[in-house]
Amino acid sequence: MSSSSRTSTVLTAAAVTVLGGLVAYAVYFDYKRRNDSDFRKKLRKEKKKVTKQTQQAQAAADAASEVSAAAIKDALLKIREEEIPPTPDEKEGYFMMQVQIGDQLVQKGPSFYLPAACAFFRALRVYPSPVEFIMMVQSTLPAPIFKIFMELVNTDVASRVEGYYDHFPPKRMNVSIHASEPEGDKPAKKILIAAKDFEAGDIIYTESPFVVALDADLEGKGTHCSYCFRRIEEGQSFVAEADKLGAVFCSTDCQTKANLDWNNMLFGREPVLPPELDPSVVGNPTDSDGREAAQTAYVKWLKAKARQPNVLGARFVAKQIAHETSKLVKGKDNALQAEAALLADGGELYSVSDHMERLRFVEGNVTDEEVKLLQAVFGAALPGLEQSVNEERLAVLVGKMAYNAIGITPDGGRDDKSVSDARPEDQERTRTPQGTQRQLGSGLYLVSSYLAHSCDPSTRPSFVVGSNELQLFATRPLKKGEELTIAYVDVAQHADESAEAARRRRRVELARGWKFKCECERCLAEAVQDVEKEDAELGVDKDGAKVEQVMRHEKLPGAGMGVD
Ligand SMILES: C[S@@+](CC[C@H](N)C(=O)[O-])C[C@H]1O[C@@H](n2cnc3c(N)ncnc32)[C@H](O)[C@@H]1O
Repeated sequence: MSSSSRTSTVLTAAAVTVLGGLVAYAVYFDYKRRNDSDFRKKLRKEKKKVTKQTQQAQAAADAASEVSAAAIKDALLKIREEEIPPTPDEKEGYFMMQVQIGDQLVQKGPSFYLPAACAFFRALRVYPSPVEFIMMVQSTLPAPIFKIFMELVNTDVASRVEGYYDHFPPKRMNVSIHASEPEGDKPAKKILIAAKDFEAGDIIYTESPFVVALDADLEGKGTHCSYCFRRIEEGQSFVAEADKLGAVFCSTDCQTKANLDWNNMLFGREPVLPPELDPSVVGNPTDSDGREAAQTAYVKWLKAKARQPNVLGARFVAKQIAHETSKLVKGKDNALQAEAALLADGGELYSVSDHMERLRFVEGNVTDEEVKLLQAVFGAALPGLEQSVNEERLAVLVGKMAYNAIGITPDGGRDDKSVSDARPEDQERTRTPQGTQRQLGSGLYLVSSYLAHSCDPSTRPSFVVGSNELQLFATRPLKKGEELTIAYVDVAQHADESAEAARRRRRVELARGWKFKCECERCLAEAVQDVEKEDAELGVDKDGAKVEQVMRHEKLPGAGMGVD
């Protein structure tokens, strides 16, 4: 790899990792930069000073000493143990201080290059536009110090990428993820395995959904809670007048949680930043008329054209922003921070985007119209947030929802849905052994997304009655290390079909819905007379799912928001 392409990989990878959790902070920072002239002046002064001092140091820099990989790792471990200042104001002060310290150390000669690079790395950790900061120090720091700085960034990114599956899923869930090596152009395959022995009928884990959506015909109908899917008795519902989608909740608790997660951002009028933050930021953006107009237009589109993955995708972005925003206020009873801590052991290292970017997907169905309407909703809630979505990112996100969402069927699900006469490949589907027809809605379960399909599955998902919490049951005794599978489709042989017809039905459904040819043991064991004919019927010859490169190249929100 050439050094310039390596640098750009590093730049974007750093951006992914660092920025993953910083959209909200970036927006806040940008606000400050635009509205506070003192702050702008301070940043400009710092930039000039760094330029001048580092030019002087340039000559001495050429004789820099090499820093070993072990020293870089050591320094990184120490920095990681340091707490990141929680509030935006404290972050800003910390950033200024680290840049100043770095400046001074640069002057002291080669033996201070590592500490100088560390100071700039500390500054990067709290800067909302990492790409921009890296470019700024690239043009101002002497080359040897920039090299050490980039080694810190690189080592940080690599260890986060490699260490992810040591922390996720959390140990309490009794499962772990095994990633095979990539083969040729095939990405690494990841499977979920048992972390201990189980008896048939044991509950392996329970998992709450990250986002959910009721089926379109139930949303706003008043029969089920839009958040937990519980059946609502007449007269027991809670609704918000402002909400154009008309979500109905079974309790104020569910309403509060939904508002916190996504509902206020997408369909409400309350400020989206916590009141503890700068009051001018909190007060300003709640442009009620602007929000109402943007939400009305978006809801009109949702009702006419949206499919469930689009709804899940929008809710996901809103919740991701809520997660990031919640990090800005520490030390209070914070449900989103608690959820982040539950998602991965040592959770503070990883953000919602870390969990998301490793999931498989097929391209989502997204139009320019949808992107613009959604951008308007986010932008009206807080100017700057419109950058949270663009067509490419939304298409991947919606594709991930379509590919990974699990059909939610509390109590066996519903039986009142009209039968779709669309072609199998055009029908909306989620992964559920009961059949999409029976689901009340669907949800994204971050751990269960890793469950592969088998026509003779080792586990089965079930839902606590009156809730969308997923319980994964062992269907047979399982040994530690054994793969956990579920049935994505109805794998039973119906009374009116032959074994061969049942095999064809489920394999066609998998091929058309999930773009892969099933390689489970039952399929391999069942002899087929004419393999070529079956292949032609399936219409896929290789797995059509994609996985993002975790170190990927892309322009991220916040990249244009730094120092003037
Ligand atoms: C939702 S993902 C499950 C996690 C996935 N194994 C991974 O590597 O990220 C579904 C994908 O897993 C693979 N898969 C799952 N079950 C399979 C099966 N029975 N036969 C072949 N591939 C399967 C296919 O690549 C499919 O696109």
